[in-house]
Formats: sequence, C-alpha cells, structure tokens
Amino acid sequence: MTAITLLSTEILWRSALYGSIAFAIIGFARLMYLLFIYYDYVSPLRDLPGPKDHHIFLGQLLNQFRAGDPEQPYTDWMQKWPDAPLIRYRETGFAAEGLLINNAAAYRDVMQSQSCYAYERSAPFRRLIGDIIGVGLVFAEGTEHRAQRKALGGLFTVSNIKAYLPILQDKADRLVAEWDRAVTDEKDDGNVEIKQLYAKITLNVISIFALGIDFGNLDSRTAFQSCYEAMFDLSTSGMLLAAINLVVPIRWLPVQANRVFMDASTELRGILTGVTEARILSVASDNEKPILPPTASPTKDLLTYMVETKYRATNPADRWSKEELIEQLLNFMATGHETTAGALTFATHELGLHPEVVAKMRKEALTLPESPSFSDIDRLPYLDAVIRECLRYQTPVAGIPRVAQHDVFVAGRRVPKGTTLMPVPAVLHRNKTLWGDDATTFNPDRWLKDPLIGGATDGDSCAWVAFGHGPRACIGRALASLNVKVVLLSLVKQFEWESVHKGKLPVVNPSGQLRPSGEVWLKVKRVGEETK
Ligand code: HEM
Repeated sequence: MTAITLLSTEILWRSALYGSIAFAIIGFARLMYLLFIYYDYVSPLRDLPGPKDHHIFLGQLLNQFRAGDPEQPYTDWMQKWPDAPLIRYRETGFAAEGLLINNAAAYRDVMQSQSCYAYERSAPFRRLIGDIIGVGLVFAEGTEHRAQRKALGGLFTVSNIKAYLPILQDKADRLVAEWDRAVTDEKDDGNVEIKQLYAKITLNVISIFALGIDFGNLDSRTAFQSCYEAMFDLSTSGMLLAAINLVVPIRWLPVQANRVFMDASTELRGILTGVTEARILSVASDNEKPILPPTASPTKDLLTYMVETKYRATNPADRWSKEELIEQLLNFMATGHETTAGALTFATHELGLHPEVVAKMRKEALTLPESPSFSDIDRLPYLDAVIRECLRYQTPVAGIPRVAQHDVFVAGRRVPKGTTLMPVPAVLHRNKTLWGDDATTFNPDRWLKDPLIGGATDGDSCAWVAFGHGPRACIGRALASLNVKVVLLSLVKQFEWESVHKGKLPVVNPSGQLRPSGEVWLKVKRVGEETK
C-alpha cells in the first residue's frame, strides 16, 4: 500500500469518527434540549395553566397509572383550573405536549367538520386498544375515514335501527327472565350480577347486527365472551403491561399477561376470519343465507352488506379485502358491545342508589301500550332525561387523544403540529363552570328543564359529548340509545333494586373506556314485593 493510500484511509477513518462524535453530541444536545429546556422555556404554549408534577421521562404516565380511573388526573386538573379553555400537561415521551380540552368551544374547535381531519389518533392510543378493536373505522383517517363513514353510514340511520326493536325487546325479555330467576331462586336470594349479564346481552345484539348470527350468549358462555373478558378485565400485571405499552410496544414480551391477551386477540380474529370466509362463499353462491333468529330484523347485517358492496365492488378502487372486512368487524364487535354494556351497568348501578328516580321512570313507563313502537319509546321525556344524565355522570368512552398534523387554532390559540389534544368527556360533564354547583350530583331533572343541553350554562351543545361530536361522533348512537332504553324500560316496569356497592364503582385503569373492575351486584325484588 502506498503512503498516499494509507493517508487517505486514515483521513476517511478520522472523518467517520469525528462525524459520529459530532452526530452523537448533536443528538445528546437535542435530547437535553427536549428534556430540560423546550417544555419549560421555549414552547409557545408555556403560559397555559397546567400541572407540573410530571416525571421527566414518563410525563404524566405515572400519575395516570396511579390514578383511580382513566379520567383522572384530567378531572383533577379541570377542578383546579375550571375556567381555562385548555390545560397543558407533559405527555409521555420527550417534551411531548398535551392539551386537555376544558371547555365546550375548544372541544367544538377540535371535533367539528372543518377541523377534525387536522388530527389523527395518537400512537399510544392505537397500542392501547388497536389489538382489541382492530384497525377499522375508529383508526381510519382523512379521506379514507370519510369514504368508510359514507360506505357504512346507511346501516346506522335511525330508520334502519328502528327495525331492530323486536330483537332488542327479545333480549331485554331474556334479561328480565334472568332477574326473575334470581328473585325466585332460593340460592340467588334476589342477588344479580349485572356486568356479565349486560356484556352477554350487548354482545348478542351486536353479533346479530354485525354478523347476522345470534350466538345465544345468554344460554351458554361463548368464546367471544371469554376472549373479550381476557382482553378487558386485565390482571394487575396486565394493567402494568398495558401502561408500559403506552410508552414502548411490549406486546411481544413472552410473559403470562401478554400471552393471555394475545391468545384472546388471536382467537377472536380466528373466529371472525371463519365467519367472514363462510359469508364470502355464501354471498357468492347465494345459496346459504346467514342464520337469523326468528325475531331478526329484515335489514341486512353489516358483514353481508360489506361483502356485497365492498368486497365484491365492481370498481377495484372501492374494494375492501377480506382482511379489511375482519378489521371492521373487530371494530364494531368491540365498540358496539362494550360501551353499551358499560352504559347499562353504570346506569343500573346508579339507579340502584336512587329508588325515587326508578319510581318516576316506572310511572312514565306504565303509560306505554303493551308493545310500544319505536316512537312511543322515543317520546318519553323522563327516560331520555335519565339516560342523558347517566351518560353525563359516568361516560363510557374515557377519551381518544388526537395529534395535530399541522399547526392548528384551538380556543383562539395557535397550537403547534405534534401537540396532543385530549378530549375527555368527563372533564366537560363535571365542570361547575358549565353545569353549575350540582355538576357532580346525579340529577336527571336538569334535562326536563332543558332537554337539549340539560341547563349547561353556556348553552353550547358540546357541553354534553357522551357520543362525541362532528364527523367522528359515534356511528352507533341510535342503536346504543334504543338498546339502553328498551332494557331500562323493561326493568323499571317489573323490578325495584338496590345497589350493593354504595357510591361510584371502582374501574379498570389504564383503559380507553370506563369499565367497572370486578363484579357489580344488585339486590333485586319484583315491584311491590318485600325485600328478602
Ligand atoms: C352507550 C354506548 C356508546 C357510547 C357512549 C359511545 C361513545 C362513542 C364516542 C364518544 C365516540 C367518539 C370517539 C371519538 O372521540 O373519536 C364513538 C365512536 C364510535 N362508536 Fe360509539 N358509543 C356507544 C355505542 C356504540 C355502538 C353500539 C357502536 C356500534 C354499533 C359504536 C361504534 C362506534 C364507532 C365505530 C366509532 C368510531 C367512529 C368514527 O371514528 O368515525 N358505538 N362512540
């Protein structure tokens, strides 16, 4: 090797070495800047009020994990700064900023049609529930989301959902039979566990709606139910893993809690894959219709509809693959049953603490004909008031974070790209600035005085956002509302009950939704009978 070659090799090595050192120094300096300088001294949002008790690496994650429920510490911050439209907090990850949406106008700014596509679901949220609910409509963004809503919206209209009344009534009658059994059976002695019962009923309803199949969950335990329980009712180690998974993806770690979770997720996908493949064949040959129960609605189930209109779409650009159909099914099976079951569980529990409200509901319910129509049910002001208040008081969806994809304006503030906007319905629902001094009291009567917005002081309809707002609002609202109404009507007509747990129910944390942890028991009797 000549001296010149040696020299140039030496220069190359040195340049590479100095380059790497410079790169490491710049990287380290940037890290230090993000960790110790940006959030406190540079961010254009640093004048906004907000908590300072974050961990330097984990942001508010530890506080959120230690909190009593997924809505905390957000609700604590709202109480501390009730008038601030936005509350700033340190997210997990380096210097990532979060803004808690703390008034109705700010909520509208983020959710309304002119702005909602400026945000996308956050990566931690995707990791928290993506394995459970699939990546269908809930995770679609922008034009893809618009197209999916347009494709599926027709199935969810009130006029279509009306047709489900006989199915919902049939399931409510099954529930009444279960309560009756508990009242008459010596062994049960009037004790009823409602969390499981409601999960079974709502899973039953959504499997008819989404798949056209009545799994008859109330008769025997189904694989569906076991899978969802394994994924929703996490052990302590499962909750810890879910919390860590928010920061770094660790579902691959071979530990027991992960195995239980992932096995359930795989089994669920397996079942839905089987049903989807069979339906594709049966639609193609058109010789085997989905098995519908005798009371099934004449409307088409979601899967058949998707196979006919999307899987077999004539224009290839409109087509959805088998895998996409399965993700949508996962989406609707999970979002469709768990939220409604939660709403029913919290409502029935709360009513068990307020017998005077149940008595008023009964009085109204007894004005109905024996087989009420959809509009008979829809016209009951007190029932509507109670359900709205139950959903205000305990809101099943805890909050879905949005990340700004470019600079945006919220509540008159310029918010930089990359900031997380956090809409937590409970923060709006329990704010005294919006609802007055009894914001944290369960009071259905507020809706009788003002059926539209329950007397929220600024009169903004975004003060009550149990089903969200704008283009991403709940697509299943009509089905959920009718289901809750039919069940509660059937129960109040025939039973009186007392909640065994006094006060608010303990809930699972972390979780994308409010879910009671453990069983939820009532002491039930038939109307007019003595308690056992
Ligand atoms: C009482 C029951 C229910 C409540 C409280 C509820 C609440 C919500 C809320 C608050 C959102 C908006 C989330 C966001 O901020 O982006 C939402 C979205 C959604 N809900 Fe519901 N929901 C309920 C029942 C249902 C049912 C029965 C279904 C299906 C049949 C369903 C399917 C969905 C889907 C697919 C989305 C995503 C919509 C989109 O991003 O375009 N939900 N729900």
